Amino acid sequence: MAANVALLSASSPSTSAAASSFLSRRPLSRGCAASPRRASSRLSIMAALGDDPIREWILTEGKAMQIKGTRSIGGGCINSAQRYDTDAGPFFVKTNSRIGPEMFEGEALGLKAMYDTKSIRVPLPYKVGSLPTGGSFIIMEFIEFGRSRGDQSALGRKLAEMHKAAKSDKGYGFHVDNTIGSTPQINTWTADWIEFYSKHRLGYQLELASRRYGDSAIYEKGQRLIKNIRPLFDGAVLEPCLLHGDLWSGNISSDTKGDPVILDPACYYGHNEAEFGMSWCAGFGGDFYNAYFQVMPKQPGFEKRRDLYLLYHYLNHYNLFGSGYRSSAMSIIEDYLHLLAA
Ligand SMILES: Nc1ncnc2c1ncn2[C@@H]1O[C@H](COP(=O)(O)OP(=O)(O)OP(=O)(O)O)[C@@H](O)[C@H]1O
Repeated sequence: MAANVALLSASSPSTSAAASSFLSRRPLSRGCAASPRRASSRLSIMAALGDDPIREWILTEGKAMQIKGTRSIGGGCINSAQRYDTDAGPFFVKTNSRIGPEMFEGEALGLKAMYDTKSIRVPLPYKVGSLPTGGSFIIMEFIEFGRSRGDQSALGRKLAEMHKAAKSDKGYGFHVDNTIGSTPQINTWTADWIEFYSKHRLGYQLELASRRYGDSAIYEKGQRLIKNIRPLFDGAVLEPCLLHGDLWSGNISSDTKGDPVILDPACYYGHNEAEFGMSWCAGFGGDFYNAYFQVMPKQPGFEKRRDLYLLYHYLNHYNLFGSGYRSSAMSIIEDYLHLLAA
């Protein structure tokens, strides 16, 4: 791991103004009354650190005097993850050697938005930047995970509290586009939820399938569904709630106190029920839903819309991982076409 860090050579990080303004900064902890000799040795240390923007941030704004060690953390598919142990506590760092900082800026904005709701625990993002080699990094609060899978009813309640706490006055969308897996996720602000979900979620994935696989059958049936989905929302109260956006078991954990923690979001403001779109690999049970609906009451037609929200993620899996997911997506589309007589 130390070798990895040494590879981060050359320039200092360039974080966009948008992301910088959202990320909280720890105050500088020292450096006020240093002697000239200490100051010059510090300057040479800082010059060397300019080659390594992660260490530079940890040793300045991160308030650490010393990095005691680093080690890799497995689990993610897209990025490499490391734990940095320092005298100021551990930091969690993800790096991507190919993609620029936009992906992590989106993640940081999402984490910060969820953090600010003071509902469910999420790691506080500290810093996003570019690596001199052309990749990027994100530094955030390190969370020590507990052993249990966590309390399902606490997860349901706190997730609902987050949905209830964070509403948007700009409509449906987010401050930036982000990614779902590695697929771009378009978050252009849109006043109408059905239009947003049709165009930027289902429509986007259908076009991708058509371009990637030449799959005109799923594209055409999917477009037919889009033109006919409005009745599925009859009686539902739609309002833009802050969603994690990619809530499956790999992004759900609990801390050492047993409190639920959610990670690695693809946040946007959307209809709260869309949060359950990954429920086919989230393991939500009765306790989860009962606790959720006590805070965010179930709306008329919930069951009718459930598969519609799964469809976005099945289509995304089809586009990411290939034909194994096509039949799940296609059968949802065909069932709806039948139900809607479309
Ligand atoms: N703040 C954190 N503190 C401690 N460990 C973390 C933190 N965030 C994530 N992890 C752990 O690090 C590993 C990788 O994180 P993550 O899933 O975010 O990586 P990723 O490559 O971006 O994910 P994916 O491939 O699933 O999109 C996971 O095992 C996760 O549990």
